[in-house]
Amino acid sequence: MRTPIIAGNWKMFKTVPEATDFIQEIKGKAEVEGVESVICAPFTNLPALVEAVKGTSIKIGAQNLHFAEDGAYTGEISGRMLKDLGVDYVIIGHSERRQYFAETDETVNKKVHAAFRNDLTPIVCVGEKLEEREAGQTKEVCKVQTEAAFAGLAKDQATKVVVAYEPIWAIGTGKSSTAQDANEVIAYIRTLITELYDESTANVVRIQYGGSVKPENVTEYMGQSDIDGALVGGASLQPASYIALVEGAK
Ligand SMILES: O=C(CO)COP(=O)(O)O
Repeated sequence: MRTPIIAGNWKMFKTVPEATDFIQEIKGKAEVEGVESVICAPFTNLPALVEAVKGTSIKIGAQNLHFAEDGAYTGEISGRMLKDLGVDYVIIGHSERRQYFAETDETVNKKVHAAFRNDLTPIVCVGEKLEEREAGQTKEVCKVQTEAAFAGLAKDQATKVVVAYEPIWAIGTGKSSTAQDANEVIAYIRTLITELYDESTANVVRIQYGGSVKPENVTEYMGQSDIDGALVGGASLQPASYIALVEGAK
């Protein structure tokens, strides 16, 4: 019912030749029927990547956008600019942006609206810090972040949002959340969406897990009732590993 979605978040890695070589390697392989495959790359790679994936089922995403359409915002990139390039997805509110670039629940929400204004699909990241998990605050943190992200969205927009639950302590650490724990939080996020909208909306929203996902553990996550894919950093950087992730999501 929900199409699984594997998204590679390349973060600040790869030059243009490295990025286009990667696509040549995964073409026809990281294309599995019934699985959506998305590469979220640095801004500089996007025009070349959009060109490189033409004729394939692979989609391209950005890792951030500004919430205005244009304006005096030195160094920023707007949704209008991304749409013009042919980008389909955009990651919003990644914990690295919240931590290092002062992203707040309020700017996340503004960016989600900017994505929809420009017909881009937002991948909205939520997730708790280690100290919050240890203090038993995981669900509360996810509730605040999820409700803020969805604020003001109409039902038809809400159905298109992809949520990525990424516990911060599991990112790049090799310490992944167990599939059962991740599923419990993700099922909880789905109940929040039911409360905000209704069950039929919540049933179609795709919710990914992210945090040290690799080819060796992706199938276990995908086997859970509420996990609809993965947002993957490190293991998305090598073609063979990325192909294995997409195959593992079948
Ligand atoms: O931050 C992540 C994806 O957005 C997860 O990163 P890793 O897969 O490297 O842990």
